[in-house]
Amino acid sequence: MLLKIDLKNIMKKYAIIVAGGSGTRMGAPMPKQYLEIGGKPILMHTLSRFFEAEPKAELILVIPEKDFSLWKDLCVQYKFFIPHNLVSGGNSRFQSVRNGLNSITENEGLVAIHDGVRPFVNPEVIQESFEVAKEKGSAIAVVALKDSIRRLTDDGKSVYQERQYFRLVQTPQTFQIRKIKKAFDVTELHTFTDDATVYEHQGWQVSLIAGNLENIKITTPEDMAYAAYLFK
Ligand SMILES: Nc1ccn([C@@H]2O[C@H](COP(=O)(O)OP(=O)(O)OP(=O)(O)O)[C@@H](O)[C@H]2O)c(=O)n1
Ligand SMILES: C[C@](O)(CO)[C@H](O)COP(=O)(O)O
Repeated sequence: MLLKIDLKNIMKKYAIIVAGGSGTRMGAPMPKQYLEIGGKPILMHTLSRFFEAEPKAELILVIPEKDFSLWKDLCVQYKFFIPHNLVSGGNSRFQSVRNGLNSITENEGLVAIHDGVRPFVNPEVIQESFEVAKEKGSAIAVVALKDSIRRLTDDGKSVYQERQYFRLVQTPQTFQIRKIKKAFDVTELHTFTDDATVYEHQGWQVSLIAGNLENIKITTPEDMAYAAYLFK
């Protein structure tokens, strides 16, 4: 029997996990991505989620070059064997993502970009982000707001905003490789707060998908207590 495989439909998948930051707002003795919760460093949980969701995806971990040996020691200490490539971080999240993208030699395929400090991403969200990005070019995980919101005005007052028109933006943010590489080949702007804003700067519309509420970005000390609770 002849097995027909449609090579065009087998797209290579990558995930860039950015963890090049210093965790200033956490104020811990070491950058927050290496802190232990639920028995292992935060970054290992995040990499495990991607491995669970997409075992064939190539994982690229972006951390400061000075931390390479610390990370390798942690992998030995925690018996962490999920395969991944290490790439040096940059001075900003934008630059860390760009370093990750530059390490991918292919132009075809899909790449998910994810904050290393979001260890609670649902594997189903990761899978959907690849499916939607394949179809539409991009997939940005977002969640609706639960609270009312107000916009502060320059005269010290505030105005009501209709919350149904707003979404909180998470990662993964997943893209067709050719397009996101082109998008990152620009001078960094202060408006580039995530990867969606970089993509949009090309005049392209992003596609939104539903994220998961627990997929918090561990940022300040209170988040550690909540994260520890979620891991129980
Ligand atoms: N130069 C940088 C800065 C940030 N990040 C990553 O981008 C994600 C989101 O950034 P943030 O939560 O702001 O992390 P930090 O920059 O470490 O935190 P802080 O702003 O409090 O210093 C994190 O996984 C962080 O490691 C990165 O890869 N390279
Ligand atoms: C990319 C991001 O996590 C989407 O919410 C967020 O914009 C990162 O912000 P930070 O100021 O770099 O933490």
